[in-house]
Amino acid sequence: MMQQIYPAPAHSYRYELNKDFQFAAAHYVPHEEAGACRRLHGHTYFANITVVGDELNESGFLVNFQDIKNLIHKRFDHTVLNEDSLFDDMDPNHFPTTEAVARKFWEVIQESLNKLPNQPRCLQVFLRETPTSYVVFRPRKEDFQ
Ligand SMILES: Nc1nc2c(c(=O)[nH]1)N=C([C@H](O)[C@H](O)COP(=O)(O)OP(=O)(O)OP(=O)(O)O)CN2
Ligand SMILES: [Zn+2]
Repeated sequence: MMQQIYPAPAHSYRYELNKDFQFAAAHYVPHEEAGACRRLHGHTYFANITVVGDELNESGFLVNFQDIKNLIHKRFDHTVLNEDSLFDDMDPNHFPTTEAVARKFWEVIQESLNKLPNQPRCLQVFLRETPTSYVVFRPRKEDFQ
């Protein structure tokens, strides 16, 4: 797995957890500006997820590292992203661009974290699509419920 230094979100929570994982997926970007990316092609995506909080759960975890990975990896590994119900080929805000994929991942993760009594928060999704291209998604305050 690629090791690298990530941008760090500013916060004052006691704990910050980071989970790295990778998955393989195919996609296409259904717009003429996407050039060759209009055609179906694949990537090994590399993700780094940052979760923060002040309280640990009964296991002594902020959240289980594996739970963070599973939320994304089980759903998207070896899939065509465009076929997932999260995406919509008719709406640019929901095309599986790196930007939108990173935002959708945040939504999936935070929705799950909202169910936990210790209320962890996902502050950053770093998503690398190619060796030379990545996106960092950071939610605004109003994105949290
Ligand atoms: N802002 C965005 N631009 C592009 C996206 C995107 O998601 N957001 N996606 C693509 C393509 O899907 C492509 O897979 C990645 O593009 P690119 O960085 O051009 O890939 P290369 O490996 O060919 O980059 P080089 O640096 O030229 O090797 C396009 N743009
Ligand atoms: Zn691509």
